[in-house]
Amino acid sequence: MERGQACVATGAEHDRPVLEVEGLTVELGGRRVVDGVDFRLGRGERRGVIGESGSGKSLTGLALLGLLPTGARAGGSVRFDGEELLGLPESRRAQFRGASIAMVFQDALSALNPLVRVGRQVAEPLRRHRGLARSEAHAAAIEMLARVGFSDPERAVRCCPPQLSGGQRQRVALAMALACRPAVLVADEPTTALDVTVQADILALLTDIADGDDAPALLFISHDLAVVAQLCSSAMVMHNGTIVEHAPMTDLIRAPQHPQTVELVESALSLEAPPRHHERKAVS
Ligand SMILES: Nc1ncnc2c1ncn2[C@@H]1O[C@H](COP(=O)(O)OP(=O)(O)OP(=O)(O)O)[C@@H](O)[C@H]1O
Repeated sequence: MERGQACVATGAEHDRPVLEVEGLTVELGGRRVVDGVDFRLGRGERRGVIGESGSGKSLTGLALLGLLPTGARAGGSVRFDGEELLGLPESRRAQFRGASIAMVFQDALSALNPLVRVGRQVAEPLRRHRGLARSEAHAAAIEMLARVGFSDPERAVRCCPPQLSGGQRQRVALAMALACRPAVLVADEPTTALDVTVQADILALLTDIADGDDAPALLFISHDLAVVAQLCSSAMVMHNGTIVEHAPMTDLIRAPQHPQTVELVESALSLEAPPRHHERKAVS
């Protein structure tokens, strides 16, 4: 079910999708856990992917980057700028990862090497994909760390990930993901593991990045409709490995069509609503 795409895709740039996904499937342990996902993502577009736990959101994101767990098999088609990615040899696929499509995860620590200094990790994609010399990549890493909010990036480059807080590590992961200016950023629950105030900071940073010049198209995976609504102009709802609804954010919230969307909206609204009078505890 897809509504109001014209409202979401404005401007000529969006006429040429940067990412085209058709009939994407993922099979794992004899089960089809992603079952025929179709969507197109325009340049600079901000799209949410929401759905209950186990609906196939993460595996969809991982399939786009060729990062599926061992034993999983992807089928269908994923085209980046018109080039088919599924079935490419790993060496060619790796050229897209980080350079054209990047990803950040819920647990930033898992994406970072705990024993390698932050500066080297942020510089690594620039050296590999852009061929920058060590000193140039180091300078660019400092710039990226400033861009993601480190007030003292010269100090940050010398730290190893365990010396940083959870929010700082997520900023480093974002700096790494954005270092090569990818055209698509897949963010899989990037704020879920963080404290509420840090979540808000990272969301504000993502909004700032998405508002910037040359912003990557954003595929923002979350189980939290309220978070998606802050950042995205449209969202796709996943259920049992398929997209059951895709619409502009305002339509999804005002007039959800699929029972799964109705449930997500109702649960988001019930969390927002202030307690009713009779539910308030008496204070003596
Ligand atoms: N490594 C794995 N091995 C076996 N099954 C897996 C693996 N990863 C995911 N699955 C299964 O595939 C299905 C889809 O998982 P996926 O992680 O994509 O869901 P999700 O919507 O991202 O959920 P969550 O919000 O909990 O991360 C689920 O049934 C899950 O149990």
